[in-house]
Amino acid sequence: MTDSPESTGGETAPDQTDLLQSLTAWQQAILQGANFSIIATDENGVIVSFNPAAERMLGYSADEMIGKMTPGVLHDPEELADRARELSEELGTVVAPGYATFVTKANLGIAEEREWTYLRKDGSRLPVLLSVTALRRPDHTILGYLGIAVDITERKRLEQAIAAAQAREVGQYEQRLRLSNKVFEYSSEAIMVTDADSRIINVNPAFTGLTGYRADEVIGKTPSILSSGKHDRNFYEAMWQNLLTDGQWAGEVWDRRKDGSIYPKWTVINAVRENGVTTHYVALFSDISERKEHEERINYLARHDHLTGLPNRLMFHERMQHALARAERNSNRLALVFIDLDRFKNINDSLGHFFGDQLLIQTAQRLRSGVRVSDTVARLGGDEFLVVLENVGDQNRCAQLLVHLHERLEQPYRIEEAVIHAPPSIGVALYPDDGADIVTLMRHADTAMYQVKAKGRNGWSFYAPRMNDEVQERIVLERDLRLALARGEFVLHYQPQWDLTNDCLFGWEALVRWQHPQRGLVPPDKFIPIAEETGLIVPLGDWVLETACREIRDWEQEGLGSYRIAINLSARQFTQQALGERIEAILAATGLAPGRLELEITESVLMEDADLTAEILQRLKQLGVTIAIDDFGTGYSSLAYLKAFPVNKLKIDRSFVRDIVSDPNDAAIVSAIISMARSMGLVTIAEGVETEAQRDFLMAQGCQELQGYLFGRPMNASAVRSFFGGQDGPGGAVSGNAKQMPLPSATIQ
Ligand SMILES: Nc1nc2c(ncn2[C@@H]2O[C@H](COP(=O)(O)O[C@H]3[C@@H](O)[C@H](n4cnc5c(=O)[nH]c(N)nc54)O[C@@H]3COP(=O)(O)O)[C@@H](O)[C@H]2O)c(=O)[nH]1
Repeated sequence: MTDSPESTGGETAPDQTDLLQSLTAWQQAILQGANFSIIATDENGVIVSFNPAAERMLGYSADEMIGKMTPGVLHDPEELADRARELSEELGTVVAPGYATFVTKANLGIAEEREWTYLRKDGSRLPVLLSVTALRRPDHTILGYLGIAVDITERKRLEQAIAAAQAREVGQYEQRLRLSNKVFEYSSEAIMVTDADSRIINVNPAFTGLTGYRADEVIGKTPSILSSGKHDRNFYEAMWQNLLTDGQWAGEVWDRRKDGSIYPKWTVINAVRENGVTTHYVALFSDISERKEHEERINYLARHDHLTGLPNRLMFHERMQHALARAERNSNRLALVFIDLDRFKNINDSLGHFFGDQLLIQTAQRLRSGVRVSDTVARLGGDEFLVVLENVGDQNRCAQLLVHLHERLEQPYRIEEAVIHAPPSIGVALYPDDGADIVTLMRHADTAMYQVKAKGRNGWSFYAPRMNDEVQERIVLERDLRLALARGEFVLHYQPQWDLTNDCLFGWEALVRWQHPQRGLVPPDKFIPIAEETGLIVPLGDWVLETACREIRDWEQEGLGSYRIAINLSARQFTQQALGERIEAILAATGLAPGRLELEITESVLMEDADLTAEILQRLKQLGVTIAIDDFGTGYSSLAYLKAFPVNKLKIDRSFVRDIVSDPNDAAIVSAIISMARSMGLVTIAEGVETEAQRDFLMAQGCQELQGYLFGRPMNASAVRSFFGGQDGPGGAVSGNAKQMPLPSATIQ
């Protein structure tokens, strides 16, 4: 620092005195007010001035510092030594660590501002930016030095923070890089990197695992080395179009491995762009063969019936839609064929699901091999099949196809050792004749199929519009029938049975009727077939058995006489394994002696499931229940069957009785039945006897029992009671003894 004017002494002109005073005042102001440290030394480095900012920054007072050598007090000797070495190298001359280190450059007139570390009084370090200026006399000799230092603590802190952040970022970047390399190396997905010209520049080990190509075999080549040839030019053009516009493409690609095998892969390609320019492409891909197999399997299962392998409802709809579109386009006719197997439920219930399944499988095979490959055969579920016959020509040609299809399905099935009959009911609707859409055609084919069933099953029929009403009627009846039992709408009527040998009333046949709330009394012919088809016959049959046994028992207890009750059992009831037990339980519950119960079954029951039927009949025989074969003569009339089963009675069908006196054929049939039964030790009963002539003929042939309007029409239980009681009450007209019942002249009307 320069000395003050007072200390310099000497004479000064008045105007110069003012100037000097003014300068001194400025200097003082600067020294006092500066926010940076100003330390002035003499030419030897002894501090001569130490401004307030220096005091604040360094913790020393001016009094403490003035007179001291600066480096010794304020500087770190190590820093001085380092700087001296640097300066020596820079200037090519030895600079001693000490005061010279600060002033050498100033002495040379080089202005320099550099960082130093001041040592504070409390020992802490203060980074500063220090510039040292030499103060010279007019003759240029050195008067002293002025050191101006700015506190750069904050700047250093910021610099350090920035450096630390940069270091952190670099660290993170390096870490990411290491991680990326690891991902590349260990990824299970194959990765292929190409340059902007699609030359492969790197691939990972998973790539080698998947394609069979080592890195050195593909680097420098284009990805076309992998191509399978399965995709056309358009495919790759679309891929590139996407890559160029969106910078990305994802999709399924079929490629070829080094060993030549072809496989599907899922591929994602990303363009790597820097400043909008594509520098690389990165493709990731994985083998999706397994996934595709799963997808195909799921797709197959969703569209096929698992038992028969035929298309299911979903696939049928798809195929039908296409078939209809083709038929429309080509203006030709299409047949939708609806097939239902008669007796499938019976077979399934009685023989078990294995047989049911085998039956469906064989039906599917017959259908498949009975139509053209281009036709569709589908299974809707249960025993319902659909066939779509395309381009069937006219109705006659179509009819031929259906006859052929029906014949195939009508043949008995051989399952294990069993021979099973499950003929089909087939309904057909034609496009465009019967409808133009799937729903209408399905409905009409279904209607036609129902019509076949209503007409006795096992056949086929085209749809005719009027069928709809009949089918609708049947649907309504079926709905009502399901509710009838719970609503107590069934009643039993009883028809007398006459013993010719003893000339007396010996029993009654129970005949069910349905007291419909709107339709009135519905005869069994109208609802028994529906009840059989729907399975309702089982609970209904139980109800008939229980009611008839109880009523006949009640009559006995009321003193009206002890009669046998004949009850009809349908074939469907015989498919129940526990039928014997149930009848036994009903007899026990109602208290009716088993010998008073007669069950009427048709021949078809014996034919259907011989083993099960024999087992049930044997059990019933042991109980003491008797068995009559109903409608005899209308079916197989097989002697072999009659011998094999514990049958007691043959009931001659009324169709033979009707013209027995006028038609020699009927007369011959009836006498043959009677004599055959006699030779086998079986009783015969003739039904539908309406005239005395019929009665006399039958009596003359040796028929033992009769039933028919001649002896009485079916009547309800209260009519039976009034019949017994007559005007005189119970025991009056018949008085519990059938022998006393009046002969035909007293026929019950
Ligand atoms: N599974 C069951 N089937 C039953 C039951 N109840 C009746 N049915 C069967 O329904 C068919 C029709 O029976 P239905 O209308 O009652 O007719 C019976 C008689 O009314 C009729 N019959 C009797 N005598 C005469 C006559 O002189 N002339 C004439 N035209 N008809 C007459 O015959 C029917 C008796 O038939 P069947 O059983 O063969 O002896 C019928 O097949 C019944 O079996 C039932 O509860 N369960």
